[in-house]
Amino acid sequence: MAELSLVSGSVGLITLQSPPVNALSAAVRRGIVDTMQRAVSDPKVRSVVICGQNGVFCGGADIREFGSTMTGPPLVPMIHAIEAADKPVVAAIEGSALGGGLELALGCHYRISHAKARLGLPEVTLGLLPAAGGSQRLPRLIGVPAALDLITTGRHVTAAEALKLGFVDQVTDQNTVEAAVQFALSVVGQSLESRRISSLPCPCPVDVDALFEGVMQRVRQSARGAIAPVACVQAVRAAATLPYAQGMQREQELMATLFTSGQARALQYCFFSQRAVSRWSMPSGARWDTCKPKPVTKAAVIGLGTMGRGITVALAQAGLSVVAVETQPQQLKAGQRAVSDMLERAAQRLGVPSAVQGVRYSQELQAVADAHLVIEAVFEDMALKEQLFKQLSSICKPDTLLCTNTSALDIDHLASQTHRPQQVVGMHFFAPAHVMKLLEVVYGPRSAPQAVATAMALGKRMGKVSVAVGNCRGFVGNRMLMPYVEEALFLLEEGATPETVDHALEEFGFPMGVFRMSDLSGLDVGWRVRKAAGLVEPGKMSRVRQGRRYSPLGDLLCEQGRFGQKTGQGWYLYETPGSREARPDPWLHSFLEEYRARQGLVSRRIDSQEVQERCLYALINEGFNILQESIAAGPEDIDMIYVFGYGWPRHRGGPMFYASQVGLPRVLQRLEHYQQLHPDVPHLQPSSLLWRLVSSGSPPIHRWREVIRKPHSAL
Ligand SMILES: CCCCCCCC/C=C\C=C\CC(=O)SCCNC(=O)CCNC(=O)[C@H](O)C(C)(C)COP(=O)(O)OP(=O)(O)OC[C@H]1O[C@@H](n2cnc3c(N)ncnc32)[C@H](O)[C@@H]1OP(=O)(O)O
Repeated sequence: MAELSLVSGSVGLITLQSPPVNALSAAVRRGIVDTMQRAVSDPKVRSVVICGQNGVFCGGADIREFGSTMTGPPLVPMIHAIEAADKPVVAAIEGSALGGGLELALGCHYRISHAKARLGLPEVTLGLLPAAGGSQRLPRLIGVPAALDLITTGRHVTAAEALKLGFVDQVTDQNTVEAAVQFALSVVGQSLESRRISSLPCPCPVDVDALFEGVMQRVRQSARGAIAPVACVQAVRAAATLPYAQGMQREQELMATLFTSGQARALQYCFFSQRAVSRWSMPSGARWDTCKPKPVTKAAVIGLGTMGRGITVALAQAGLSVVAVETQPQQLKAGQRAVSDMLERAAQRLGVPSAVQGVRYSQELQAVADAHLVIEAVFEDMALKEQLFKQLSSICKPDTLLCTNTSALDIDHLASQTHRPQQVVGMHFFAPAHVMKLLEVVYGPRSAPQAVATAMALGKRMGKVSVAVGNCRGFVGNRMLMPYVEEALFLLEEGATPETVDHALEEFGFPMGVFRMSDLSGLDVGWRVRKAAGLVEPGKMSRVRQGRRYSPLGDLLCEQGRFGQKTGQGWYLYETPGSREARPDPWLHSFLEEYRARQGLVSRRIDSQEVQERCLYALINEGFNILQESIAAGPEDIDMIYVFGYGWPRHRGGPMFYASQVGLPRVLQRLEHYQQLHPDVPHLQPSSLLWRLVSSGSPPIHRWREVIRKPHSAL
């Protein structure tokens, strides 16, 4: 898995060979140890170049090995042996040098990088730290502040930035291996003392304590309970304050804690799940690998409200030619200005040409006639959308894909308004659509697999994590959100305040609790949906609607014009309409007390555990129903929707992974407990899939699909 050849008469070329990213598996590590020993002892070899096959240097340690007992030579002594070699060793970096891959390069005496390569220490994103000496070598080479930035964020940098920071010696846009070989020939015989990074002192900032205290405070705040960023700071501190050998010892101790933590398991599950969801399947048996997407170069967006603007930007930035249609002249003008501004700003930030020229604007629906794909983003009103789909069906070419950005309306019903129901899918973006990574691609019973493949491919082109899901009310994300929000409202009725509920959810790791989130997105949004569902009875306080428990609290606030941040009042109070800082609202507290008194409800103290269990287990329970109904193909799909679209803390792996970590019997038992206390709440009734999983011995999450597919009679 690593090959040694002699090139240019005296350079030993070691090539890592482990597709697709030359990860440092046991076999690769064995290969490196073996080829290095041979190169060092071969008198014909005067210098060494290490490169990776197929244009990738190395994607780091083999993450798949982390779940099992590690075998093969360990990384740390392997890298020490490279650094200690008495012949110059040059890393030839193409494609990626990430994690252990960059640590390997830091053990080499020189680093030559291709201009297009990306380098970084992303271990923190996997719940780890750079524990093959990376946390000790990088600060010695580029200084503490820059190393802290790279190690605690895990961000990948370009070769140009790596050169500027000082951890790459030369950048080339020619053949990197040839450049590295020439370089290796030129440094033969030069002293290697100053090239062994571990022997260098760490440039220590003047007030080291103040620096690390400040950084630690910032990191803890943004980590939302994740432990790896904190350990990364501790490891870099060891580099700045201890001799190298002791720093390495600290690095290993910290890694040992992280390595076996549930957070590392969750983050590594997310890494693989993010890639797995692109391998979609439908209940019909259609799959990603048997279905080719249609090429899309011309797209149209209808409606230039907030969503339409973001979608237009995302499409234009992906290189498509876009026509944006808005029938209201004022809205068209405002939309055009907003889209152009967003495109210009992004181009400036990224240093790329602006995509402004790729967008045309029109007031006429006819302008979409030659598009390959149309996405409607008009007001969330079924009658309006029905009318639009009828028109699109006659305006567009027969093979044009017709997509809706609806967040909850019935895709199948919209498809039935057209002469081509097989060409209709949902493309549910999340606001702001050009920023948020998640895209739910929603298929109805009549959607053609090729339509799904095309929407999924387009999502990938826009840089989205696209998840294919079936059609149902709210699809996956919003459907699971309904019981979560309802439980939060019930908790208010029983004695909690918005502050106590939000605090418990933020403590869990959400960036915002349910009530702060509701204030941000606007209480009127849900009110409209509930009105359309016939649930709202103005002025009425009844707590049973359509045969089940209901809380009218949200409706009562909306009736008072309290729509959240935009009106300056919602579940919280804001300084002025539009301002963001939520303050507890004494009016709301007395309103809740009065409400409870009028309903005859006795207020009780509710702790964080109850808030978390009731909100999260209700949401998770709906996830099991979704799996049971094959609306989502597997738990990874649900988890990626929640991580990328709903702020679920990544270090907890997504709701279904979290349930598997808590233990399915425990989740079942707590749901049963709450259901006994609240028998009128259907979403606390444990899902039959949860029962089946528990009675099948609670298999690990990667084996749930076997139980899902098994007929009830086989259990
Ligand atoms: C008791 C304590 C003991 C502790 C002992 C441990 C000591 C360990 C010492 C050091 C540890 C170092 C830690 C690391 O190095 S962790 C790994 C850090 N590296 C990364 O995070 C990079 C991850 N990969 C990527 O970012 C991308 O894959 C990239 C390399 C940029 C290529 O991107 P792209 O071209 O878009 O391709 P894909 O992402 O789709 O990947 C293609 C398939 O390759 C799989 N893959 C990628 N990287 C790895 C890897 N490092 N290990 C295993 N597999 C990897 C990826 O999953 C794709 O396959 P699939 O689609 O089947 O999932």
